Amino acid sequence: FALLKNTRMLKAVQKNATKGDPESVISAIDYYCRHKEWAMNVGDEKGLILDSVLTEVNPSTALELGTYCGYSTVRIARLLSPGSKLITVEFNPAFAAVARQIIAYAGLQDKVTLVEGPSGDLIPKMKARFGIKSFDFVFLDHWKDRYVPDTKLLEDCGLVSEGSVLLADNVICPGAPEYLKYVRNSPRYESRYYKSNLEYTKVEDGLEKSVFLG
Ligand SMILES: Nc1ncnc2c1ncn2CCCCCNC(=O)c1cc(-c2ccc(F)cc2)cc(O)c1O
Ligand SMILES: [Mg+2]
Repeated sequence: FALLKNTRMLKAVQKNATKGDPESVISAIDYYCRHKEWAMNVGDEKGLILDSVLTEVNPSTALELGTYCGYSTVRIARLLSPGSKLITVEFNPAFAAVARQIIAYAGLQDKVTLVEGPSGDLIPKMKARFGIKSFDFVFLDHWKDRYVPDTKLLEDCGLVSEGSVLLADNVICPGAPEYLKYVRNSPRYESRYYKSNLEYTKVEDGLEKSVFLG
């Protein structure tokens, strides 16, 4: 039963990881999901691509759509420079509750703001509520049919500016075909596909990195 799986994952982190050590939290989740119960974290293989793009961008303000258990939240927050902030948006309160505990266990709660609710409602409130000028980096990992509407919403709300980087998970599996068409055909994006595998499997998946040209 999915929600109980997330509490089992949290227990595995509390048992096998060291409090305040993000690397051990990441390894504990990867071990659990590879050997015990598969879960839809971005995972260790695509996680290395996420790490490399993040290090290149070095964002001061980052947004994650779809927190789930906080695995990618921890991967992103651990690489942020001092004073940088990550806002992560989760729709499902039970997922959010587990994610808060995993983020806190990694000792990254001061860099992360977890907001609960549908991305479509929360994105228009970002400027007013968090004083965000624009996001340097956005990780899209929520409902795949929300990637296009939410990207358009970010543009319309002035939350992306020249040089902002969007990184989308699962563009092959489960797939986000409309999103790929949108960013690859738009003159406002420079897009590139990073071929990889669906987390903890040999199935093809990949990440699409799209730089907003303004
Ligand atoms: N703030 C918000 N607003 C709207 N929706 C929101 C939200 N916050 C959350 N959600 C709701 C997203 C629920 C999770 C989305 N992710 C996925 O659905 C997902 C599925 C797979 C998968 C692949 C092969 C399979 F056989 C089965 C599953 C892999 C992945 O890496 C995935 O990210
Ligand atoms: Mg994903």
